[in-house]
Amino acid sequence: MRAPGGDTRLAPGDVLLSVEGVSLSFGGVKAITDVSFDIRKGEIRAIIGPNGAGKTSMLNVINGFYHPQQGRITFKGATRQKMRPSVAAAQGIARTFQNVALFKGMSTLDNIMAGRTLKMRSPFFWQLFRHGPALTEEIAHRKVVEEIIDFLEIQAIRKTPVGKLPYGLQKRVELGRALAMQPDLLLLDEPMAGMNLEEKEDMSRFILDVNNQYGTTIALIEHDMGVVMDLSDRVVVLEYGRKIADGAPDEVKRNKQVIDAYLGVPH
Ligand SMILES: Nc1ncnc2c1ncn2[C@@H]1O[C@H](COP(=O)(O)OP(=O)(O)OP(=O)(O)O)[C@@H](O)[C@H]1O
Repeated sequence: MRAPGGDTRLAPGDVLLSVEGVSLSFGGVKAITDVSFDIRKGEIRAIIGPNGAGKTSMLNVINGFYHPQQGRITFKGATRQKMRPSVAAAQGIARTFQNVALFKGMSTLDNIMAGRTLKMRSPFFWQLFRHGPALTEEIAHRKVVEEIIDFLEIQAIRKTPVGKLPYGLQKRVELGRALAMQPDLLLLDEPMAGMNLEEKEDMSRFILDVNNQYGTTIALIEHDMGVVMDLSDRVVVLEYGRKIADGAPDEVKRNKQVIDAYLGVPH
């Protein structure tokens, strides 16, 4: 399968993104306190922790949705404290959401095509009339989208409005839309939430395939420990907004602070 236009300057294992000393508060609520970790090119990195630990806030900092009061983010060698989500997306960071965020009345195909918008270069005027350069461009984008539809095995639902699909398939379409951006870093916020066992197995397989076949670096938040341990290369653990552990799944699983955090042992 065709590589998704990744950054060729970095080799697998190089630091793709680093989070340094990030702190984020909402009024008096400290969501993240002085957290540092990195994500290496080609890996599957899990971010775990009990409810309210700051995981979603961290994804929102990484994709520019929240601006931390302290700390900085370095992505592909460029450092920033603040960045708009649209700029983060244009630089190669795509994400999915805890609750599916698709255009429910639009078909699978159109939703995934919407993920290509960022890559469209011809003037809006031409796009409107699907004419001239916009037509040539649309054909090229369509090819990428069709490849993704084949890859995710959703040919049968390509014309179906996504609001009519079962939840597991909606999550798969959302993954497809993020892949259509051909990201260097894919952020998945609880990709298995609300799924039954079979749907979880399917989604796990697709996440592994995206990582193996496209070589896409993935950071995911997930509550299902079995899934986390099976899928991820490294795991960072947050509790009350602080990092309490970081390492290989086996290491993290045996960490006393992590066990206590999950059992709710007070500090
Ligand atoms: N927009 C916001 N305004 C105010 N407080 C917020 C906001 N977003 C998050 N918080 C608070 O920040 C803390 C961390 O929340 P966050 O959603 O990042 O945790 P989480 O680890 O993703 O939790 P969960 O597993 O329940 O999704 C919580 O105390 C939460 O109430």
